[in-house]
Amino acid sequence: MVVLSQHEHFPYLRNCIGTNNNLLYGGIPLIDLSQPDSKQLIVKACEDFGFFKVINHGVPMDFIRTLESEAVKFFSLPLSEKEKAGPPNPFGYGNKKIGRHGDMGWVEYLLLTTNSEFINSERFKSVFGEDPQKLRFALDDYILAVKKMACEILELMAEGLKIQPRNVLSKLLMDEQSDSVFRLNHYPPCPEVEGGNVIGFGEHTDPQIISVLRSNNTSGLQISLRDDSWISVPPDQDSFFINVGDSLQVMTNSRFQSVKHRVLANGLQSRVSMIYFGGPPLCEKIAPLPCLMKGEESLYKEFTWFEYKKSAFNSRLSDNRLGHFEKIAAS
Ligand SMILES: C=C1C[C@]23C[C@@]1(O)CC[C@H]2[C@@]12CC[C@H](O)[C@@](C)(C(=O)O1)[C@H]2[C@@H]3C(=O)O
Ligand SMILES: O=C(O)CCC(=O)C(=O)O
Ligand SMILES: [Fe+2]
Repeated sequence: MVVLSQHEHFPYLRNCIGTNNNLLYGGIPLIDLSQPDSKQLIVKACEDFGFFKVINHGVPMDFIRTLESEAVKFFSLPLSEKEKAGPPNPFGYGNKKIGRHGDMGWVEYLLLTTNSEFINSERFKSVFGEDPQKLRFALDDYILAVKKMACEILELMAEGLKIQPRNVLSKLLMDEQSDSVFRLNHYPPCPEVEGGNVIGFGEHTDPQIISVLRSNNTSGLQISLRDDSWISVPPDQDSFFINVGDSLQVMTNSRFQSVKHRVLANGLQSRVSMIYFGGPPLCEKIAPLPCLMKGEESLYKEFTWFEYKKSAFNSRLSDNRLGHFEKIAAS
């Protein structure tokens, strides 16, 4: 278990970038998807933070509440029941171990593919015994609605970047072969928080194109700013938080940068989060979009999402996964 030093306890008390109250919510860019200026603001937030909060997102509250209550029911089952859906290889139920290379966190989780192959599998059904359909339907409704919102954001992003066609990014998530992932995380209250911060989910960037995160009202999520300081993201159970993933960093030739983030355990409250990771088809070439290049050279070697994913899943959580694919090796 990783314990942080005392001075990192309350980073949200530090002054952080920007003073424009229209744009920042607790130091985080806030985008109202119903406003006409949202496309420019999305681009600015991706350039400055690789992260932003979204309101007026159009995802029905009913879908959110139902999935959260099904997730809470699942995580309340005895460990022996939950373990029937594990170990995660990579999909399934996991407890404390993250990935295959020794990362540990104060977290239990369900990791699923979004193409319903796992959701329909015998292993998944066996866990939910009496009423497996309820969680299945809740997942289907939620994932479909969140994917639609992610696509809308990617289309606004394309408009803000003035690139055509407007679905140049969203079509990768819409593709039937899209390799997207869904994750439910549960961070139980951690008795050891007293002596220092305990890591719930260690620092990392998400490898995919875009991640759409929503949590209950328990704090814990932090993002790293460009100056390497950490700020706490004030939780908001009715909003979504968007992360730029490594693949979008490459597609914009580093104009956008994937955001480093982590979760600290809470001493008193449970945190439940649900994250949709929008990824491209496995065979997709991940490269800077030619329309964004304006004569620039690509900063990256050529690779497919399959190659990147393979390398990513062989790495430790905090590794710089893109370093290996940069033309000029990172120092
Ligand atoms: C340590 C690891 C867990 C992870 C695969 C990896 O080897 C490195 C990337 C990790 C990550 C972070 C974002 C998502 O939560 C995730 C599902 C992903 O696609 O990459 C996890 C992977 C995981 O938990 O298996
Ligand atoms: O649980 C959270 O709030 C974030 C978890 C996360 O970053 C991840 O699962 O990749
Ligand atoms: Fe993440």
